[in-house]
Amino acid sequence: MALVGVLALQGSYNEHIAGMPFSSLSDHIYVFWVLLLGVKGVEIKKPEQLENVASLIIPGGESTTMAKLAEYHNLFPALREFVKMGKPVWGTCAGLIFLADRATGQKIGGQELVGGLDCMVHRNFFGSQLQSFETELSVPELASKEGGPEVFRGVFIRAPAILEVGPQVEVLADYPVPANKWKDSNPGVEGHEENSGSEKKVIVAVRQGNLLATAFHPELTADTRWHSYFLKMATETEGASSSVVAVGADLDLNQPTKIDLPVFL
Ligand SMILES: NC(=O)CC[C@H](N)C(=O)O
Repeated sequence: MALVGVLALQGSYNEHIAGMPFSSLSDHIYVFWVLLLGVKGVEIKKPEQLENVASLIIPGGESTTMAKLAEYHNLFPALREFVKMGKPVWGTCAGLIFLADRATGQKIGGQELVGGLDCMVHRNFFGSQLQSFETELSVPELASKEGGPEVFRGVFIRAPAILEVGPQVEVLADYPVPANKWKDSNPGVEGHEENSGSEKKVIVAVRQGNLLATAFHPELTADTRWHSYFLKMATETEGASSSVVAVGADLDLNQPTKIDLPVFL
């Protein structure tokens, strides 16, 4: 059975594990998902646990804290190796920051990054918790692969945004922001695309080979298309059908999943 690791140091990893079975809290649907796609989510807390999974989700949370915990558990070398081996990794929000090659807006002293994704991310582009918001994003590529509507409900919580990407990076969703907001947070940075004098676009979802990154939180919605898009990346990759047994904290199907953030259905 293919195992999807979810980095479980801090943040919304429970929601991602729940996201495997349609973000549903209902265990029987989870069992259905496991039977249908042969996928299981397992928590990753130690470097050696990465050896047992075919792909990895790095969830949202607070990237500075997550980086400190990852450093404490000596996870960075193993995470970098995982990315380099071409195994699929999906970073959401703080996870996106982890995957970026370059970051701005970091706390004093900065933070260690896993890297691999050729982009510059602004850690708190949209502001504080109070500036969190939801919006409909245009997602033509996702809809063409996964079906469904051409829009996706983006839940942005203290969200980062991608300001610049390298040539290998495919933009899957972007979001217009007023040019004055852009200028305030990014003096000297040109930006992705200018569509009028008063608006610029920031990038909020990308793919670069085995890496997927979203600035918003698909695990907090009932729309599972990003999860199934990622699972397809995972099953396309050789070794995804590995039948190794997971170590460490495993998902107990008889336990209700602990959700500490609201799930928007
Ligand atoms: N929801 C999130 O993951 C927020 C990420 C946050 N901006 C950070 O720096 O880590």
